[in-house]
Amino acid sequence: MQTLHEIAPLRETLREHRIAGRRIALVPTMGNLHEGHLSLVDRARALADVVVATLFVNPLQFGAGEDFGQYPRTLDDDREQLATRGCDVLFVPSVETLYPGGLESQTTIHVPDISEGLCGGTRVGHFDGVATVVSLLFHLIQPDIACFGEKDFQQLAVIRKLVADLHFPIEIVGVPTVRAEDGLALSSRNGYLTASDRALAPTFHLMLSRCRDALSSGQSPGTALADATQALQEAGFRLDYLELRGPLLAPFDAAKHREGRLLGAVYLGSTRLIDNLAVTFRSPDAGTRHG
Ligand SMILES: Nc1ncnc2c1ncn2[C@@H]1O[C@H](COP(=O)(O)OP(=O)(O)OP(=O)(O)O)[C@@H](O)[C@H]1O
Ligand SMILES: CC(C)(CO)[C@@H](O)C(=O)[O-]
Ligand code: BAL
Repeated sequence: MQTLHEIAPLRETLREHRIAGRRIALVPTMGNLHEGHLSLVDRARALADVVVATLFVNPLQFGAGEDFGQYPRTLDDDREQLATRGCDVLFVPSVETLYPGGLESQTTIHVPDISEGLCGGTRVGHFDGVATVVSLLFHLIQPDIACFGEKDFQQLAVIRKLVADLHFPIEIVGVPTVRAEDGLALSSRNGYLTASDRALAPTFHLMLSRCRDALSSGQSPGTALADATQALQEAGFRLDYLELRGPLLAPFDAAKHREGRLLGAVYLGSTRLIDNLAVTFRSPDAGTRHG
């Protein structure tokens, strides 16, 4: 695996792969890798000839008072895991390399509507930072495909719209959430949890699963979400949001939608956890015999 820190050698390497007609897959990350990230690398490996991973803790997507300084940086360990999983090129730029003019005057990308609400409601400006760095990486690397996790479901939706609106010729692949055995979605930020909060954390997924089951078996969204909110608060979580959305994160419409997405964010101490589940609704005439 080649590890590159600068743009010129990255461009040169990718040019050679492109001339040789190889299909390039990109896996952008902020590092501190776990099986969730590695499942993206596996998917990229299966879909392309060359896998490029990036490791960059992007200051533009962290708000004031968020954990940019504290975010775990574990390059040696990450390199080893990526090489073992068959990554070909690892790009690890510095902040100065990606944003040479400084953060204040950086040209940014805003993806309207889909960036609002949910995580974008709490982390104001977060998705502008994500859309900006992902656009930069798309321009630099020009991959044929790029893999993103469904754990960050709104991020995936923002990137799909970004790619459609800006006509990037890139196929976006969403990869299902990888979980610990107890159900907790793997996340670098799980490492911030105290032992007692880590023991409580899977209850978040459990409550979301119960709410999903209640919704699919016909309970009204109002009641199911209110019950889950109460259960989460009683268990000791501070709720950021819990919402049911329709396809492509549109406002849920019970008359129209047979599929939805249940999305939540909670705090345990100062650690913020996110998760989401697909919801399938029984059709109104399910159980009715026809013909
Ligand atoms: N459990 C997971 N399953 C599948 N994909 C994941 C999982 N966790 C992260 N990813 C994906 O990996 C990519 C890089 O994510 P990132 O580096 O932010 O990891 P993270 O563990 O989610 O960190 P954070 O705690 O900052 O959210 C994103 O596309 C993200 O959706
Ligand atoms: C997509 C991403 C690498 C952009 O910094 C980041 O938001 C992440 O790790 O999900
Ligand atoms: N996992 C998405 C990146 C972030 O939380 O900043």
